[in-house]
Amino acid sequence: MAAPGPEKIFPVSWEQFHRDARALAWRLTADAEAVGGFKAIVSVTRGGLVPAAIVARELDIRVIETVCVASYHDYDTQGAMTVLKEVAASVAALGGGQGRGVLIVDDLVDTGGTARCVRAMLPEAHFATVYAKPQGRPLVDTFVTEVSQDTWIYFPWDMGLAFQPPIREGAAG
Ligand SMILES: O=P(O)(O)OC[C@H]1O[C@H](OP(=O)(O)OP(=O)(O)O)[C@H](O)[C@@H]1O
Ligand SMILES: Nc1nc2[nH]cnc2c(=O)[nH]1
Ligand SMILES: [Mg+2]
Repeated sequence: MAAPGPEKIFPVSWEQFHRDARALAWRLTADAEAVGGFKAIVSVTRGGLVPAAIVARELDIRVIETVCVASYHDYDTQGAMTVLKEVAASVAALGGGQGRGVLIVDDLVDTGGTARCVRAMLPEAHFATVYAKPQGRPLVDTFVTEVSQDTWIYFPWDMGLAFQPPIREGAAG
């Protein structure tokens, strides 16, 4: 569960997200070689779709599957974990049915609830996220940037351009 009303925010632009997702792909190159190239990506929807596209392009992975999990029903309040769609049988059967050679991609790990749920489906898969918070970090094999547990990450697809009042006006209020 993410703490309601986290103290800090970490807004991420499209450029920064692209850079960080590419950095994730760089970090995954040795792991990819170790398994003779990842056979498939399983993207954890919806947040994992964007980094999965970037990593797939960089590592030349052509088989992209989704696992659809929902738990944050009220944007920052976590509820029960619901699996809306499982991994397709053809991908679940790869690597002896345990996920070896499969790369699972999500945008972030927070409490680790989502990662724990997806890992149970493919225990030997490699789990990668762009961002990680301390509580979920032990569940991830590779990530790029750690933020504190009381930080809420705002992704570029959740934001838009908006007027910013001058700093001095805010300070006067
Ligand atoms: O480690 P946890 O505490 O489980 O949180 C991490 C998950 O939360 C977010 O997904 P969310 O359930 O909000 O759905 P979305 O990807 O569709 O936005 C994020 O994309 C991760 O999948
Ligand atoms: N956008 C976003 N979704 C989350 N789900 C769990 N933690 C987070 C977070 O920090 N940001
Ligand atoms: Mg998600």
